[in-house]
Amino acid sequence: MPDVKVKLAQRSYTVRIGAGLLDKSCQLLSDLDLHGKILIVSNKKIFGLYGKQLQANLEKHYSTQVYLIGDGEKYKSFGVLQKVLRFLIQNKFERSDTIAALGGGVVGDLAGFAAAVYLRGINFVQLPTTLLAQVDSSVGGKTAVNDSLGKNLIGAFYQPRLVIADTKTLRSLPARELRCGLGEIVKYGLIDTPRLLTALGQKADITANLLAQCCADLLAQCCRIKAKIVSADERENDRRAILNFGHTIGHALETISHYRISHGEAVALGALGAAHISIMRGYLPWQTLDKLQKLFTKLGLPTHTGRRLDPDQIYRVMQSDKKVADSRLRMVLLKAIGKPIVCPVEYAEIARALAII
Ligand SMILES: NC(=O)c1ccc[n+]([C@@H]2O[C@H](COP(=O)([O-])OP(=O)(O)OC[C@H]3O[C@@H](n4cnc5c(N)ncnc54)[C@H](O)[C@@H]3O)[C@@H](O)[C@H]2O)c1
Ligand SMILES: O=C(O)C(=O)C[C@@H](O)[C@H](O)[C@H](O)COP(=O)(O)O
Ligand SMILES: [Zn+2]
Repeated sequence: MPDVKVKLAQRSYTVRIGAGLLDKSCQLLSDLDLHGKILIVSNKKIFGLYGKQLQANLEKHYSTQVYLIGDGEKYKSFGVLQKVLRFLIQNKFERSDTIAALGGGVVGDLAGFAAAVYLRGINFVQLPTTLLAQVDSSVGGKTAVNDSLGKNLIGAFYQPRLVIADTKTLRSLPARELRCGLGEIVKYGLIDTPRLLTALGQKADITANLLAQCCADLLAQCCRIKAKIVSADERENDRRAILNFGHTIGHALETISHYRISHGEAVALGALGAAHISIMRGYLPWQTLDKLQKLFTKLGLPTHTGRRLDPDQIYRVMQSDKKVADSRLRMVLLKAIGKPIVCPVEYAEIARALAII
């Protein structure tokens, strides 16, 4: 089983990846010496698929309760966070108890933030069930909720004690959600490991292939890249910002579309925008854009939003990006494929980039 270690001194933890791991959850948590109650946070759909299985396994050793949030990005909100926190208070959860997030990035980000602030921090375990969550959001400790003014504006760095990625859960994932995960995998290829792009490009049908064979190894490769970057710069003082490639434009697209453009799709579109700026600066050859567009089309990822984007509106939303420093907007660009840099960008560059997506 390809485990990945996130090295953060006393807060180090393991990402366990493999088929059927939900049925080993109880043992994995006991191995960490976790005692007390567990609150499983999920949504109705995911809990309907995997909740009873997880609960039955955990109940061998733990007492569990369940809190279900609505399905979708709009439920990653302050209002829902407050309801989860009230549930914890009313049910007398204590400091040594645990929150277990069963779901995609929405559930994981919100439940993780609840774990970070409830009693100033209780144990947190991630059980990611989307490709995107298994390769990205469950690892690294970014937790947050959205505001109508922008994505992830309220949150905390709070690491899980353990990540349990059961690859079997991906079998029920809709094709669109699988593709969203591919958006973040392409990101890893562009910022760190170009051979991932070659691998993705070579597979005839990546989604079928992913589920059939290469799954655990591919997931582990992505988690290793993320773990390496997070271990070097947990709180994004510097290097970690490269994980935000494609997100500066991407988050703005999610916000202005009221999340009709999903996170993985927005990251893909934002990656094209950032690649365009890199090309205009002479960092990358012109052919890169065409190559990327072809790869995205092959993977079923969008290359256009299908609407005319208003640069003023998007630029305004981008001003609340967390990489803004000294009131200057910064983006992750590519000096070459696999060589990201973080640098200030001008309005005119963004306007030109938006015209191609
Ligand atoms: N914290 C981080 O580092 C980080 C990284 C990347 C993304 N994110 C956040 O993650 C969120 C996106 O996550 P996501 O793409 O997982 O979306 P999501 O959590 O909304 O899940 C996508 C859809 O798949 C469904 N689903 C989940 N698991 C399923 C399964 N096994 N079978 C069938 N359906 C299933 C969900 O109910 C939902 O409808 C965004 O809010 C984004 O900001 C956070
Ligand atoms: O872990 C990180 O660091 C990332 O940037 C990973 C991103 O894929 C993720 O979407 C993250 O939530 C974006 O963070 P934000 O700081 O821009 O809100
Ligand atoms: Zn992301």
